[in-house]
Amino acid sequence: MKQEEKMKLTKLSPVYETAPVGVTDQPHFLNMVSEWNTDYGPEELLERLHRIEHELERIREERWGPRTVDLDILIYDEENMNKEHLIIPHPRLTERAFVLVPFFDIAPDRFVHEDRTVRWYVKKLPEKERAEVVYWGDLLIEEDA
Ligand SMILES: Nc1ncnc2c1ncn2[C@@H]1O[C@H](COP(=O)(O)OP(=O)(O)OP(=O)(O)O)[C@@H](O)[C@H]1O
Ligand SMILES: Nc1nc2c(c(=O)[nH]1)N=C(CO)CN2
Repeated sequence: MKQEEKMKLTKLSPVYETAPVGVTDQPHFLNMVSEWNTDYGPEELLERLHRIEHELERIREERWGPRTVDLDILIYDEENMNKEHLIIPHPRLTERAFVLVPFFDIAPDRFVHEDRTVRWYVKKLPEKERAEVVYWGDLLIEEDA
């Protein structure tokens, strides 16, 4: 995860190995959540993430299927957006253990919707779904040169 001029990494969760949600007949995923300070607005940020996905040769063969990398915007400041190509907060974030568990690690008290925090959504997760998110490891991030 390279640092760049307009994007500074501020928090990074551990990496979790997670059971596939949606299309379940596929390998496990690795999921993590990070926090950034950025000069990009939400739309520019989405474009930047798509370029990074492209650079990493994401394979878009099957919706919810195997791919190299998938980068999503979960929340952006207090922003609420509902455009065709960009919805913030991410519409499926509150029901996904593979997002909520690492999100909780870096920002348990962050509000997602009105008075609902990440902690609140994590507590609501069925135990079975939480158990399918298993600590895998921590990434080592190089300091800026
Ligand atoms: N908050 C968001 N973050 C990233 N993409 C978003 C967001 N809201 C809407 N999108 C749109 O969703 C489109 C499809 O994204 P993508 O192919 O990553 O879906 P997916 O990973 O298969 O499913 P999911 O969106 O459930 O994670 C993107 O091209 C983007 O325009
Ligand atoms: N475990 C897991 N399942 C998924 C994931 C993911 O990142 N992890 N992403 C999906 C579509 O974005 C659909 N299903």
